[in-house]
Amino acid sequence: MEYPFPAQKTDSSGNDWSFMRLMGMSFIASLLQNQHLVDSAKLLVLGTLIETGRRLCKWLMERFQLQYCITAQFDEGDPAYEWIVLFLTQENVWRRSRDFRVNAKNSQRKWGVQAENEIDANADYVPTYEMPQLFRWKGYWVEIKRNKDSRQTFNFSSPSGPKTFATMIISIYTLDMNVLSSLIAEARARYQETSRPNVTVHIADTPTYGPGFIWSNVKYKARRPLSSIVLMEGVLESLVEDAQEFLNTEDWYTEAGIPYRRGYLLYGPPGTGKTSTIYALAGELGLEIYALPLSSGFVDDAYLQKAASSIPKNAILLIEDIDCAFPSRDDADEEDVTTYQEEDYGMVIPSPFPSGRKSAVTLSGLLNVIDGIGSEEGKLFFATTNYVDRLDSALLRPGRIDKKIQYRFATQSQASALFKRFFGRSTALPTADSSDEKAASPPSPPSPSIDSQAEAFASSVPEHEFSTAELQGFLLRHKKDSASAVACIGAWVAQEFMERREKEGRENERKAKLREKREAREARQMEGTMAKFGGMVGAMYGQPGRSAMVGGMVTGGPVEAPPTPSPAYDEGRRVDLVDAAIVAS
Ligand SMILES: Nc1ncnc2c1ncn2[C@@H]1O[C@H](COP(=O)(O)OP(=O)(O)OP(=O)(O)O)[C@@H](O)[C@H]1O
Repeated sequence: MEYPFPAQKTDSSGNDWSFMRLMGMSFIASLLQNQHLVDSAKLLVLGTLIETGRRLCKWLMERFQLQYCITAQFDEGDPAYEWIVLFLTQENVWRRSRDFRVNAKNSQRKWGVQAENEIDANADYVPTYEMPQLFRWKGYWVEIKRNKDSRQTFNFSSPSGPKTFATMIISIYTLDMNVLSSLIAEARARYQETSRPNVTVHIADTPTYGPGFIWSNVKYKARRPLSSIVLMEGVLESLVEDAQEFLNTEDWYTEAGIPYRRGYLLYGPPGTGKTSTIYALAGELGLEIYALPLSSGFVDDAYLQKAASSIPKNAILLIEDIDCAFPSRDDADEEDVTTYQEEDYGMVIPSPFPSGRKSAVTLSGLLNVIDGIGSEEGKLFFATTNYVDRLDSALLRPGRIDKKIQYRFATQSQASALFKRFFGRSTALPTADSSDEKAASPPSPPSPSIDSQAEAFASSVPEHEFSTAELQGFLLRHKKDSASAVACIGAWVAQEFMERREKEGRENERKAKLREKREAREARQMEGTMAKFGGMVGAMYGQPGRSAMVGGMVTGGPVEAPPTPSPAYDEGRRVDLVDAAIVAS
């Protein structure tokens, strides 16, 4: 008899393989009959094929990019990032962008784009370039992509937590490196051209633990004409000439083997125009300013070094109030070099910085950045101070500071020039009386010329007593009426002198109180020391607790530890220059 199935074949272990094969095939056959399962399997295969294809394309694209394109990366916080953002804005790459960041317009402009019919001129629209964009530039295909989350930096001083660090990546489909460098050169040139009406000021930002971000705080200030700075005759001209000459003589410096850098120190009382001069000079020469606030706590030697080395060539490195960085080494023995500040109410507040400094930067760190091994060439270094005598002589030597310019309180000729700057311009401010009233009133007698008013004004301003800023403040109050400025200046000067005398009286009182406190503290210290010494002598003679005669003084009893010595704060150093001038006069 024939069986419908093949004869059973069993192995040595007794397994019936033909039966099992038969069962498996029938199982597969039943699976194939299940339509759902077949569709799912098809989908699975299709999905796998698509994903493999996508990965293959990506891989091929990457190979292609590596082989046939040049990629450049721009980190936020680096000046070049700004050039590229502006370049993309001008190339209208943003037109295909669907992602914008909207800021209220302010001096921290980040090259926002302008819609054709802009409805709100108070807002800035900055494309984020989150999606890759492709555009053509001079016949080359350029791809632009912005990575936001790839690297996050953490800022310990910011309560808002981690900061997102953006990177712009540009890929140009060419193998010619010159194309990339000409794109960057053009981006920089356009940036300089666009920012010409403004002075670009980069302010060092709070440190973050990660790359970039040092110069991400950028401000654009309206360019100030040199003529608006009122200084002694020839001072400004010589400064501009010197800086201009420096910028034009790089080759000469290189040939002569002299480090190509130049340092300027502007010193003098507050409000006499030091900062304004630097801004006006930067505007005149088309230079950008990189300002490092030494007293801001987060700037230490390492940060200073990193910040200074990321400044491009032909820019101004500005350090304002440089005296706060360190006490003069020349004064190191003086009493006022202290780690403490004593307030009126007797509390002793430890200074966060050692040796009475108001900054974490050390003198050697600063010198290293100016002309040491870590210094960069091709920069104009500007420093300002109100206290030139506090500066260390090492800082002032030629090569570090090549030109010093002293600012003084205003002379009468400066007061006169300032007056003319206020009232001698063509765009006069509307006066208090309305135009209707003016038309109705009889014609007023011809007013004296601005020149003669300026003379009258200046003759009432005593020489070297007021800062230009103080005079400017007075003139601002009378900006609509030159005659009233002339009429009121005498009374204002008298009032200012009276206030100064009162302030001087209060200051003297404060100093006397501090002196008293210091003397009392010193006396307590002395007593404590003597008591300790007396106790030791008593113990030596085996009479603990008993009085001992030491140096003609009876001492004894429980020995008090002397109070923690807190070096006295020399309040004389705190007298500002305005007061110093009054004392001198
Ligand atoms: N010589 C000047 N010419 C024109 N304006 C001046 C002059 N000096 C001061 N001012 C005006 O006074 C204000 C303060 O000036 P500025 O900040 O330049 O003074 P500064 O000497 O740098 O003061 P500080 O030492 O306190 O930083 C500005 O508004 C500026 O316009």
